[in-house]
Amino acid sequence: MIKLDRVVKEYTPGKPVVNQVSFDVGEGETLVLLGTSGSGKTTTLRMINRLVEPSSGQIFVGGKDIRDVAPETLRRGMGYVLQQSSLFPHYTVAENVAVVPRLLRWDARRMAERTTALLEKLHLPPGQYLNAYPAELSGGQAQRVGLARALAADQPILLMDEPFGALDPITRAHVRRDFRGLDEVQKKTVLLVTHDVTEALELGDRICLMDEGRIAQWGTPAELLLKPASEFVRTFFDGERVFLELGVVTVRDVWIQLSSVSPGKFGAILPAAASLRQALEAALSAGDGRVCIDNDGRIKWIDSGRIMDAYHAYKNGKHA
Ligand SMILES: Nc1ncnc2c1ncn2[C@@H]1O[C@H](COP(=O)(O)OP(=O)(O)OP(=O)(O)O)[C@@H](O)[C@H]1O
Repeated sequence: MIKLDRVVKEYTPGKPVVNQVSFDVGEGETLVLLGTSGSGKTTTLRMINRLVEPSSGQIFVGGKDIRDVAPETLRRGMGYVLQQSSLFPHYTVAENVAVVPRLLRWDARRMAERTTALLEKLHLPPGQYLNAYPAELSGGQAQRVGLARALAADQPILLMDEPFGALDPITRAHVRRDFRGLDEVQKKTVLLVTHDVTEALELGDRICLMDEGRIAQWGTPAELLLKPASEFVRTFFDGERVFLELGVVTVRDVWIQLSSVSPGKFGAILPAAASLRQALEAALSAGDGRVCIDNDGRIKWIDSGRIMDAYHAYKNGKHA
């Protein structure tokens, strides 16, 4: 769907801020551009909608070289969300959400139905918010309206630049959860820029970790965490490594290393596709510290100790 081939951007000749970047993003996939400040993430994203022109290399969207597509046409095929919601202050919420549908000349009824449906999905009761102005919204609400605006015309591609970055951690987690839960996001090809490791692991099907304009590693969250390509990648995730790893290893992954305990009283059941972190949380909140795992009909009761033992055995055996 989106392909970058040896893309370079130099604002000053001889000083590339994006250096030989190549990756592709499949239809319906979410790729997260992760990295420290100044590593070239935003520049990479902005080259995809031609807000910035590459110095060399090629970018393809839907198989077409984007230099052959007028910037306005290209941008109309992509939703775009920025860190600051960048709503138009003199437009109501409804008018802000319908900006692109209006450009696409949707009729009034279709626009109204779409706007109402999106606000409901993003937990902004339309009766209360349709006619509100941006100045009357909290940061979290404004960001939800920004998301609704980017989704309104249902374009197949969504570009997001630190979309949750300006929010406090709790609001951020809520807006992110609601975003993840939207059916229509599952079908879209999403490119998301963040410097937040947890966010990258939670949202990315794949992650492209950037360092000084280059790709340090590109792969699934589990690959980056468990098979880091370099010391830089390994140390990037070090802060909360165990917590993060528990989120990307599933109970099924460690099934053979997992010994069972006697059945608990509370009957909490999780599928084996659950992450070890979910299993730990379920076990710790179960009252007797146990959770039942159903692995396609095979059953094991486990507790937090068994989960951590299996995790260490799995790491030492498979990824040492
Ligand atoms: N218009 C510009 N002119 C000159 N230099 C620029 C311009 N835009 C960005 N840069 C430089 O390019 C480098 C990469 O910036 P970029 O915004 O892509 O990084 P980033 O990884 O997105 O960082 P952040 O998370 O801080 O936004 C930085 O050193 C920045 O100063």
